[in-house]
Amino acid sequence: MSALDEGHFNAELENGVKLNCLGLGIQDQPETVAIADAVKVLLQGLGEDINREGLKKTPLRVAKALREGTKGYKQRVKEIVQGALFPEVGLDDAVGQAGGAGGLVIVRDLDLFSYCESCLLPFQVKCQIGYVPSGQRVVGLSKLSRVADVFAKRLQDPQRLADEICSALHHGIMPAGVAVVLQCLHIQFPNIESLFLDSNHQGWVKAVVHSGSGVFENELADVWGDFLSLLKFRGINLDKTQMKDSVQQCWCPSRYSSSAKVIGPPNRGMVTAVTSILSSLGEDPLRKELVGTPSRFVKWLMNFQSPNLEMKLNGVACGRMDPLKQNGQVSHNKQQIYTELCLSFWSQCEHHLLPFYGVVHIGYYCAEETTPLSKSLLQSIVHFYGFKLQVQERLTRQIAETVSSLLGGDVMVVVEAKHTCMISRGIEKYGSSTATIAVLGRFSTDPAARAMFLKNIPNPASGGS
Ligand SMILES: Nc1nc2c(ncn2[C@@H]2O[C@H](COP(=O)(O)OP(=O)(O)OP(=O)(O)O)[C@@H](O)[C@H]2O)c(=O)[nH]1
Ligand SMILES: [Zn+2]
Repeated sequence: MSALDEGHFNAELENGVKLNCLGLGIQDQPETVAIADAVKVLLQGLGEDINREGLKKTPLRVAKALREGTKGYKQRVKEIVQGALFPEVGLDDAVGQAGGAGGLVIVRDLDLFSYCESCLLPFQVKCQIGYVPSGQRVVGLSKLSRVADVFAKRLQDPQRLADEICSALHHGIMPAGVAVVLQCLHIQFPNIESLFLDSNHQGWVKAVVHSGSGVFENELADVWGDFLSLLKFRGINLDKTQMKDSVQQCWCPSRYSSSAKVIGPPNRGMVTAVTSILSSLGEDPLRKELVGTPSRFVKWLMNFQSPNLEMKLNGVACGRMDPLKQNGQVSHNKQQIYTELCLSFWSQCEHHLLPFYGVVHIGYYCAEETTPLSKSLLQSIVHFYGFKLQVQERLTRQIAETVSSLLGGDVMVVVEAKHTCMISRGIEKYGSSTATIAVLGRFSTDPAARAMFLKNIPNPASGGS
């Protein structure tokens, strides 16, 4: 494992960005102010009004979020581990390994978030760490997680993240060996083109990587077998062949996205702004893995430029008006409730410039003789309002109002979403989701109609994503 040499470890400890000696709060620190200024350039490049109420605080929020998300550059592994190494004896007389002299220890299912160095989006990590103690001492269990987080809170790639966690723990604890397995999930945000061409868009790219030191250095060592068996016991089914196969050369979707063809070359001012953000985070924008990152981030961000989208919506909406079968129809006063459930959407939170995504359910009344709205039209409306800087409540209202303007009145919309800004940072509520409702016309006064529509919404736990 190349990252295992002592020099690398010391560099990680000593070269971190220094804590601000003026004692300024994060939002007043010059790095934060510089990032906020760069974010203003990005918003303006998107054609947004940076003085619009919803966007006024966005530059500072994004700057704080990015700095918090990369605070690992400032943290020192030595300080975390040193105070938490406890003496623990091994076996007295028997032959074998146990306790502080050779008994394998595993901490499973640590949820981490890291920032992808190729595109600057957060990626999700399920982390499994094992080590074999030696020298009659063990480390405090929470420190394994804390050390993993130091390296997750940087701009990363899965394999480097695994290697750095492994290396730092090895040098910090001096055990017989360390094993790290990471299951990583990277959001695959569709560009506008692929959304309309590919209705089966896969929302995630997965990578499983591993790293081993000492007794884990040899992938065929029996101790790997013990480690993987203990993961299987918990329903994590990995074996060595699977681990090898799943390592991807370039896992970040932005590296093979075709959005360049759709959107054209990135705006130079915006690219320069992102380059300056990398420097303010304490990174070297010339590091070879980061060289294309600013352009990739800008290309991705430009998906949310409104005019670009309006063209797309017009094309699709005009081209596909054929009615589709409805998911459900319920008679009501000579009219029917039509429902279109689980239309996928992707959007960008205007508070933190981070994705939120999920499904939209639409219900509406229309007379029996009226042709119901086609699924493709409703999906286009959803994408149209999704591909903007948004908040979920506004998205819900805008979809409801648009459907209502086509049909004249009685519309109900439910949006179910996961907000990256709630999960990957800030309050870090893994697994949380948000539902919003808009009710227009009859739906606002008739609880039975609402109930009828709501009971059709499928439970994501029984098969949805
Ligand atoms: N109502 C609403 N709030 C949102 C949406 N997306 C993000 N937010 C919230 O916007 C708020 C911004 O709050 P601030 O206190 O200004 O920013 P912050 O310090 O980054 O907030 P934290 O996320 O709590 O760390 C947070 O509470 C977010 O959860 C959305 O779609 N709708
Ligand atoms: Zn990426």
